[in-house]
Amino acid sequence: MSLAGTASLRAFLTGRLLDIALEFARNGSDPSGAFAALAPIAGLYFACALYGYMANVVQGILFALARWKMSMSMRQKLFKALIRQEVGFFEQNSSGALVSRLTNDTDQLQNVLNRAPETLVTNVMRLVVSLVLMAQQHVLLTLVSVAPLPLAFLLVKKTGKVVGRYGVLQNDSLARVNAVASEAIANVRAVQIAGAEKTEVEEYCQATNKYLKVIEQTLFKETALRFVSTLLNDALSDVPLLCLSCWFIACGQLTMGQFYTYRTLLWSYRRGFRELAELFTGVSRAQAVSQRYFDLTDRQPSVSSKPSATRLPLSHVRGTLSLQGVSFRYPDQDEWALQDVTFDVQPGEVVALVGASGAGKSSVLRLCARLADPQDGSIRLDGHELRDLDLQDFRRCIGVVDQEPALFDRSVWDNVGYGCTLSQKGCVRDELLADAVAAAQATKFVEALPVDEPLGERGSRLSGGQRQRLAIARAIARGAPVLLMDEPTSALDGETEEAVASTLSRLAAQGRAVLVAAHRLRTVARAHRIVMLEDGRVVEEGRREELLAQPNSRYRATVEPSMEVE
Ligand SMILES: Nc1ncnc2c1ncn2[C@@H]1O[C@H](COP(=O)(O)OP(=O)(O)OP(=O)(O)O)[C@@H](O)[C@H]1O
Repeated sequence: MSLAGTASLRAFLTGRLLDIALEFARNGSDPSGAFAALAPIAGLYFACALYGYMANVVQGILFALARWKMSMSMRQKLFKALIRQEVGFFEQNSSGALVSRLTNDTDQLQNVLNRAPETLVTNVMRLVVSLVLMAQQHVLLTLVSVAPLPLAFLLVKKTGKVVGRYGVLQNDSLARVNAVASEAIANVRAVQIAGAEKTEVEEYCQATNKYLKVIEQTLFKETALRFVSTLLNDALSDVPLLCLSCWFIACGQLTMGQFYTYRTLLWSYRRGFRELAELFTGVSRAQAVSQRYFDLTDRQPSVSSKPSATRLPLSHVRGTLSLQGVSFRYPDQDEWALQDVTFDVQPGEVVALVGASGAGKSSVLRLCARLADPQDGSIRLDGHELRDLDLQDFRRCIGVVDQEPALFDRSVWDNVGYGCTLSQKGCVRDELLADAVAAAQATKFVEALPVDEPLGERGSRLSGGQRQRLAIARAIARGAPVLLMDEPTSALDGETEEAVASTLSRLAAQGRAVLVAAHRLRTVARAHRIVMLEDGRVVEEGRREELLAQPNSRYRATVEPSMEVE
């Protein structure tokens, strides 16, 4: 505010200086007297200028800091909202597009929002002060200057709408560009093996060209509208203003000093209007873009804890997992992935889920880990409906090994201890992690790895079997009463598989409930019970010997012959 005030004051002082100088010239007075009259005004001008420069520097630093703080806080808020979303959300939104929202959208928002208060205050002040001082110099000239304002304002509004609409299109196109790049980079092996580099480059170029096209369209439309608005407000009113000013000077109604002051104020008024117009279009764009940002930050995950959720301390959990009439359909799918599934897993028991590919084994495990909720039926842990339990508490009760072992680009021990609930510190914790690694048959290769060296993105520096064993070690290290495993031994050799399967039996003997989806006979043969799924339904259940002994056993006829024995 003070910056805008001093700028207008400087225009006013310049006018005064000119008027005094011209008066001395006209009267032919002693120039040394002119110096005495001009000096105090020039001094005041100097003070204003000095203050203006200093205030500018301080304002620059403060707003730059605020901009970065705002940007980081918006990113943190969005990331916090994203990471809570249910797994299904990430299957419908590509990671590249989400990262684009996290970086690009927030940057755009903070750019506008950060400048908004400064631009608004400075320019409203500039506009008001300039108009008042202009009116003080000459009312009629001021009225002519502001005559095109209503029309110019309508054009600015229209520009805002257009820029807002195209802003969303631009960001969506950029999200697509990032999605294409991140998918190709994440699958670079498959791309190279398939020799599809050219296809991927074409896809990327197509996406970037589309983005460029949207930017071009925005630029053309925005510039055209801005041009008309500036033409109306500045250029068209300038000719009558100049003629009128000369006329008033000739009539003696306007001094040269007043004319100079008026022109400087007019320039300041126009600058104020222009910057407010730019701010308005920027805010319109931010408003449109922010819709996406707030859609994400406000989104409630479909899987979350109820406000009245039951707390479940780990020490109170036995680990009985039971499914009762569970039916589940993936979002946007017509077919049911699971129908009326009923079985349970008791503490001390290994239950093997078997069935053909696509039968629904992973879907059962997904529901048991509460990564999604079933549409029908109930899943209970120790008699508590999963939906009623505090989600964090429940997740502490389960150790999960996924079909694709999820490792991080961190050290091997950080990976094993990831999300670990071990309360012990130091040596005891290290010992427990080492035990888990040994139980997963991973000691030999883990000891050969450099202790602090990261394992590469998603553990890319390890073999498939090594990744799988680290994932098993992590699940064991959690010390959870329920273990959910999706083909945990699929990448292991026969001997290691046998050892891991016997580890699972030992863990069960210690009182854990183990539910394991398996295609391998060694793993299935060691299970206490087998649940066979076909097209999302449980078709057979029992001990392996019982199933094999049954006449017309679906298990004996279809599953066992197709099982891999290494
Ligand atoms: N994320 C998903 N979105 C939509 N449908 C899915 C999704 N995951 C699985 N399905 C569908 O659900 C059904 C059951 O799949 P599921 O992955 O549970 O089978 P599975 O028995 O684990 O198979 P596999 O042995 O090949 O891993 C399949 O028809 C599959 O196409």
